[in-house]
Amino acid sequence: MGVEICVEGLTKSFGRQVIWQDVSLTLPAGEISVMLGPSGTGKSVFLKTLVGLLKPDRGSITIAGKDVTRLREHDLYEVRKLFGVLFQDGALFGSMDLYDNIAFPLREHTRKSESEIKRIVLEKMDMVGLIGAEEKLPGEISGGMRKRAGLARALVLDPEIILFDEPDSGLDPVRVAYLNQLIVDLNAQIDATFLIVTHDIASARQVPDNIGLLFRRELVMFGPREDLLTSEEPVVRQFLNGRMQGPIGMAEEKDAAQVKQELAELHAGNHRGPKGGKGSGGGKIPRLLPSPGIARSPRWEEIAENEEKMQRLRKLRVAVGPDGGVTGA
Ligand SMILES: Nc1ncnc2c1ncn2[C@@H]1O[C@H](COP(=O)(O)OP(=O)(O)OP(=O)(O)O)[C@@H](O)[C@H]1O
Repeated sequence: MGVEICVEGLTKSFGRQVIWQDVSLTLPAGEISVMLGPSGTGKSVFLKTLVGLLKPDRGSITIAGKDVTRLREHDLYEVRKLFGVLFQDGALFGSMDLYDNIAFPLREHTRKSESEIKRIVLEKMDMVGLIGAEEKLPGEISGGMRKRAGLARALVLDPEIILFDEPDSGLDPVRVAYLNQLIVDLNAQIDATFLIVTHDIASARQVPDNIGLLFRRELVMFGPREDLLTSEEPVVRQFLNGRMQGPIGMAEEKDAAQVKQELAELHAGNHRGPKGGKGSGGGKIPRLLPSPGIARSPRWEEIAENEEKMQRLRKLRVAVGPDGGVTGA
């Protein structure tokens, strides 16, 4: 079972540039959380701060009873062992084949025998669907395979927490769908705490238990997926609907009067944005469940039961129709 991460009052700046301030949230143990936010809002900085690669100005990050922000290098090293990180490009060594790339953390951080290493590497390669690609070099495989190899490498030390830095970047929608399914399947199997930084709204709608949104140096919201997907908060609605109208602009900042006018237009149904109109219906998006055949923890059993109930309700609503009249059938 993964561990909880409790962040309180976290602030980070570089020189005079405040990246975000007073961020407080709890990533529940074993759950999947997604952090959204426009480019440059400091999502990657947030991940690096969690693993202790960057020091915040203020605040605390409590993991397994220890405040990461106050640890000395040796203790930090111990806490980092709890983490697996999937970097954007997989961060593989170009000159090593996939087997050696994935074995690297085991050879570097443990005293396991080569036969034990082989067992673990092949097990993780199997989990991410890469069996048979052991001898491939990173340059010889697709972006999606590189991500999966990076994921296998993040798994070899059996982490309690996995951080995903834009796992979908550079992948086509079909590969993103496969990767999302893999993330859900892995969570069902290993029950670690997952934090995914992404821009991909479709993934954010289907995959996590919780969603957070960083904007203008603040954590605008963090909470259960349904709460964010049905939120009326203008920044959250704009981001989740991929609209131009709203507080988020090209250069992030918009004139308050313009935002007010755009939101008024939107409420009046006069929407010019690229996706969707009034009301996203986001709360009704079904949640991605583990693939058939993947053993489900009690947590996932409960999620699946709730999803089935929701689906029955949705079908009922479609059959009855919005005005109460029975349709179809
Ligand atoms: N080591 C650093 N020194 C100084 N500034 C930095 C450093 N790392 C990041 N920044 C700045 O912090 C800000 C946030 O960067 P970050 O990469 O975390 O954003 P992001 O939300 O992950 O963006 P994207 O979605 O485009 O990847 C940027 O302005 C960046 O230039």
